Amino acid sequence: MNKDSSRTIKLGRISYTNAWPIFHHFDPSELSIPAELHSDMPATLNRKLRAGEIDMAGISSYAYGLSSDSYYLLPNLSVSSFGRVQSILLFLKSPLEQVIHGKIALTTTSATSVNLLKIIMEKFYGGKPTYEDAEPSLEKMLENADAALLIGDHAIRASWTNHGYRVLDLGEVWNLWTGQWMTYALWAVHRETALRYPEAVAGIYEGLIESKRKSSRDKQPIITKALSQIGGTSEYWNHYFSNLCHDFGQEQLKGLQLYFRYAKELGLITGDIELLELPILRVTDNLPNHR
Ligand SMILES: C=C(O[C@@H]1C=C(C(=O)O)C=C[C@H]1O)C(=O)O
Repeated sequence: MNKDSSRTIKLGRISYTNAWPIFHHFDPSELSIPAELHSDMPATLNRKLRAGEIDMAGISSYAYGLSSDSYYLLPNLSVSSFGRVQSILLFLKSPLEQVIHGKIALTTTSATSVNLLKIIMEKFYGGKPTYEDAEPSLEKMLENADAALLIGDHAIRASWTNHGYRVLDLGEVWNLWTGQWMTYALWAVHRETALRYPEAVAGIYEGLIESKRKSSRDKQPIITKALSQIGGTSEYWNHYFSNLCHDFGQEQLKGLQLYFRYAKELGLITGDIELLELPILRVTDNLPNHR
């Protein structure tokens, strides 16, 4: 190990429930290396990772695409869905025909879904709405917009209110139009951190994979936590966590590549996007083997 191998590694944790399976059983104090968790909304983690304020994080897949030459991908970790996701929702105050040429309020917490919405509106529906960023509060957003995009727990809580609006699930719309998976989040590490502190990064990665494995074997702990912190019913959370996929294999990659292709065609992202995996790990069946 090199001599400053004890530097604390800062790991960004997506605070929405959709990422809980990857973090719930992850306890940095159990690692042999110093690591600390920084919980935030995806858009904040995107920015902090980009700025080097944290070393590794779950971030928006769109943000990964923007900076892919600075990051390595932590293999087989994502937040993805094949169809309905239940927490990436467009609430329509006006009819869809009006929304596609109207004004849409966009949550400031997202990057992937904001651009997914633009692909859906402009490429699939042939519209050209105007967009404005807004804090994630449904009623405020709809005061002067035709529709509002919410993600994560903000979307879930809003979907439970008696709002009366028509709702589009963007995971479902994407899947209907493309037949593909959609990947909303990926796990990234700064290349510099990975090359300088390979053992620390590998230790954290193993911890995340182990948490994912435990959560998929038994969903009850995260369901219980969601019930007490957010509300809802066991059935709701069981369905929610069963619908989400936290792996990242060939099928999810194919869907994400199509998303990046459409984003490029619309000028939402430029340059080559390379999803280069963490080099010190050879992942077979999810198990990291140190070379
Ligand atoms: C499934 C979701 O995925 C999230 C959506 C993100 C985005 O839109 O940028 C980022 C991280 C994901 O955890 C959700 O928020 O509901």
